[in-house]
Amino acid sequence: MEELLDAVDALARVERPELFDALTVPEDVSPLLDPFTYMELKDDPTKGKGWFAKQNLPAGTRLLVAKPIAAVLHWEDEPPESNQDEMESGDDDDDEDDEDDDEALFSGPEPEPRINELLLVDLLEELLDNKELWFNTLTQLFPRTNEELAALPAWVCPDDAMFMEVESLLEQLKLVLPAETVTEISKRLPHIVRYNILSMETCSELLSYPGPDGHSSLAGVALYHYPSFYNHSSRPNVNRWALGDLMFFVTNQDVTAGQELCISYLEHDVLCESPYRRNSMLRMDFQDGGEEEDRQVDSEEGPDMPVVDTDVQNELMGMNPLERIDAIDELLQQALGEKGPASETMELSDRPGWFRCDVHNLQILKAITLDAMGQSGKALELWEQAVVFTETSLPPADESGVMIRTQAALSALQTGDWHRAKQHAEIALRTHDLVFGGGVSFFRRRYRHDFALKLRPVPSGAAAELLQGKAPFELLWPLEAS
Ligand SMILES: C[S@@+](CC[C@H](N)C(=O)[O-])C[C@H]1O[C@@H](n2cnc3c(N)ncnc32)[C@H](O)[C@@H]1O
Repeated sequence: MEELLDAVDALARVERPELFDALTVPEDVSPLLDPFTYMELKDDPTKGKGWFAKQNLPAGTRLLVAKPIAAVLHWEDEPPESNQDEMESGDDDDDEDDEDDDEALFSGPEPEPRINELLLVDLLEELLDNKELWFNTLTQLFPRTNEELAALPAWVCPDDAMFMEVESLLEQLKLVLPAETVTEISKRLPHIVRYNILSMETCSELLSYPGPDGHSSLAGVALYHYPSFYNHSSRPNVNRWALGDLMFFVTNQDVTAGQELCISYLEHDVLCESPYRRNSMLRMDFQDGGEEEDRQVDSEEGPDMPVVDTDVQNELMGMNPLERIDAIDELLQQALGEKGPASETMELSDRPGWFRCDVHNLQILKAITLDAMGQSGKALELWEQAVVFTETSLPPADESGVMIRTQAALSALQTGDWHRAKQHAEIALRTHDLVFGGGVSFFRRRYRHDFALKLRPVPSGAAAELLQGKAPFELLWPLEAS
């Protein structure tokens, strides 16, 4: 494990690696795990193949650790120059025309994503060197039959240059594979990519991301072999996380023998949204009704994607703290139906409008800002609201919940409330250990960039007395606790 951590620490400092290979964990330190240890593949009449538990499995069982067949990082698919200009010019127009700004939040220019096609090109290039990859692996993935293929919408390549590249690679493949196999590859591979790729965020639960582009330089999409057989559930019993290019799959609750093991294809923070919204974000070949959905929502007012995305978050974080608090409060008022900050705790579940995770993410940004301004008491209230959101609306043991509990512990310590700080710290460590393993030393290593962020002023008063010169994380997560 130590060697793996050393390898991953080195990877996490790579800034905009020229190739995904730079994020590849070496085989000799990869704790790969045979998927058939705890799981078996079975057919379901409506879902196709899926993973099922062979035996009773306690929460925290590591089911599978896999390396991708191919992967592409988001920064490799940069928006065209024209979109970049529009996004940047948005910074200059201050508060001239608020209505236009609001409109821009909902209907900003969306560059056509090409990331699936970049992955497709990688796979075709790989097939030129290793044609067995098709017969041994790719051909096992959905869609396998002509009937399955015929039921899917046709693949449309988002730009001509990429289409030409795909065509040229297919022509080259004809030199090493029979023509009918290449025809089959040309028909199936774009769909195999489209319906099996997983988003990949290395260390997504952390606040700190190295590199000038932060998170986006370390996030992307990848195609895996055995992980491709996990079906989707809006109440998943399996959580997944990545270290470099390694993807880990872990049960987030006790599972009984014979039960299906499902992940969520959506980010966990949107799972509490209505089936209508979930389906419009999923854009898959099946409907995610949710097992116990009692509300049928056919259409909704408001956006169909979260508003507080990375661009909005980056824009807010670029403001000075006072300006940022005002901007966040204004957005919170809009998100909460223009009822103002007093209604922040209102029941949101039946409210059309912004996403619940928009409110959650704004509260996190506000908590970070208040902490930086030395107002840790107010920040703690918001961290604790965020804890309630993650623990009532997200799947169990969600990784973002660990980050929030960690920050709640640090804010509580800053206020001098040892009891609350220790309570949050213990839950953060326990949850981390369940999903990631490795005890307090792994927890401290994974969070050490976060601990180094200096999010709060130097402690004074009761906090300084508690700390007696120690670093907050030393007091809250001492090494002997493992
Ligand atoms: C990544 S594959 C999962 C494995 C797949 N069932 C198979 O047979 O290989 C994704 C595809 O599985 C099916 N699928 C996944 N989750 C489903 C669900 N909850 N309900 C119905 N079909 C589902 C859909 O056809 C989807 O495009």
